[in-house]
Amino acid sequence: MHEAQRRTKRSGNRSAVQPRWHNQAYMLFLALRQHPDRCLSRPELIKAALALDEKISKERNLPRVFKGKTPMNSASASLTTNTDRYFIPFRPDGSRSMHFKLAYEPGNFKIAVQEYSKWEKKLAGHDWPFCFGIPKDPSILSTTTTGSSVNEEQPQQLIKKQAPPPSPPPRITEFDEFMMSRNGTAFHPPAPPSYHHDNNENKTNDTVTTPVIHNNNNINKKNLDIDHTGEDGSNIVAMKAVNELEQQQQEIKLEDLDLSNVPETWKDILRVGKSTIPGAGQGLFAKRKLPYNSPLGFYFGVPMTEDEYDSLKDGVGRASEYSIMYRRTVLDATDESGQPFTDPEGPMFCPFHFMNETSEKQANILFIEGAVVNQVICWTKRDIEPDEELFVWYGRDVDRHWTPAPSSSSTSQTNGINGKKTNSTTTTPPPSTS
Ligand SMILES: C[S@@+](CC[C@H](N)C(=O)[O-])C[C@H]1O[C@@H](n2cnc3c(N)ncnc32)[C@H](O)[C@@H]1O
Repeated sequence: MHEAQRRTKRSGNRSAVQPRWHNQAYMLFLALRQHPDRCLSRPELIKAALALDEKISKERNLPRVFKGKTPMNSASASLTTNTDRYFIPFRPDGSRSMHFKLAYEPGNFKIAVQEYSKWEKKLAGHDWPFCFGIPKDPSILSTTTTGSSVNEEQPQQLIKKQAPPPSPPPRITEFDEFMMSRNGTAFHPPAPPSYHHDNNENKTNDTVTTPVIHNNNNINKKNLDIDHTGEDGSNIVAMKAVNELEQQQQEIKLEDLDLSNVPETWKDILRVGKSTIPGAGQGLFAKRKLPYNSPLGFYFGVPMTEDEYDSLKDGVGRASEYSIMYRRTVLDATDESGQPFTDPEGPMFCPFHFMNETSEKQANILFIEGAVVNQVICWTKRDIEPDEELFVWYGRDVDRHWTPAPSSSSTSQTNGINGKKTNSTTTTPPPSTS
């Protein structure tokens, strides 16, 4: 599984002449994006990407990205691994071939807001009852909350001793179908256990918080830019947290829970206020106890490629302080002038934008990649008490203008600019995407 990270400085070893966008995944992305329907069958998409590769290599005197005797196979493999999560595979009714559509509409604010609000509703309706519901019968609880910091006097979020038969799957919504197709890549590992790493395109995920779990053996390591394992092994922490939540959702029946105090919106559980860190500005606080291992919401951002971000937002206002990366996709979290959205009644006010940073060990929140390309889930790492400030670790290589908390692994990375990425690649503009 990957943790999402704040936008980072790249320290990759790419060639000095290799433009950042010049790679197989981006060529396929571009080919799909140039198609008016933003959707193509596998053979059509491969053909279009190879043609584009040829054209670009001639025009710009660059080597082909799809190399070797069988460039079609390279393109096909790149599509299947879908490392950057650019594509959603699906099979239209009656079609024999897999089709691909773009996982997100780059730079489209309206669609990003619509998606965000759908996820929030689904999170509150589906996941929160399991996180915040209190078992009516305490005897069904076990104390086997592995690795949890749950206070055992509080009857919260504990796992049942005996698993009941699984409850019937919920009605499949349009969003579920989207999630199913999103998870249909052959990229997911055969192990470890259950949560959301099926290879089966027809399998349902009934939760919005469907994190991506990777088996590194299946990943083309060269395509990964960031080592997502943190200083305290938080990849493992994150995977364990997700697995535990899924286990609960399978083992606990909603009718066994008192749901009278389940929150409905983020406003029931969070508030923005002056940070406890002097000079840090605003911060995010718990309004009530937030149980360990709960997805609290999503970090809003408009998804776009790094080059688009650089041309639109680099150096604009405070954009770099709030942007975040999902693989190679940047989530831009600010308005046109690079300022955060501060109207709590606004359609996309995101409380998580106000979350400050501490060291990875001290953080009580994790950023976890959801299955959808721009979905960054804010997940509790432990119980959080009422009025406690929420902190996350922004990630490696973030440019910090503040003194990082001790034991952060990024203490040597400050250069006075927040979250601003430094390229080690050339700034050759990518081909037009219109
Ligand atoms: C995503 S914003 C967090 C919300 C911000 N505090 C605000 O008032 O809008 C990131 C910015 O918060 C501040 N910040 C975050 N963590 C901090 C810390 N540990 N110490 C000082 N400032 C911090 C920095 O100015 C950083 O650029």
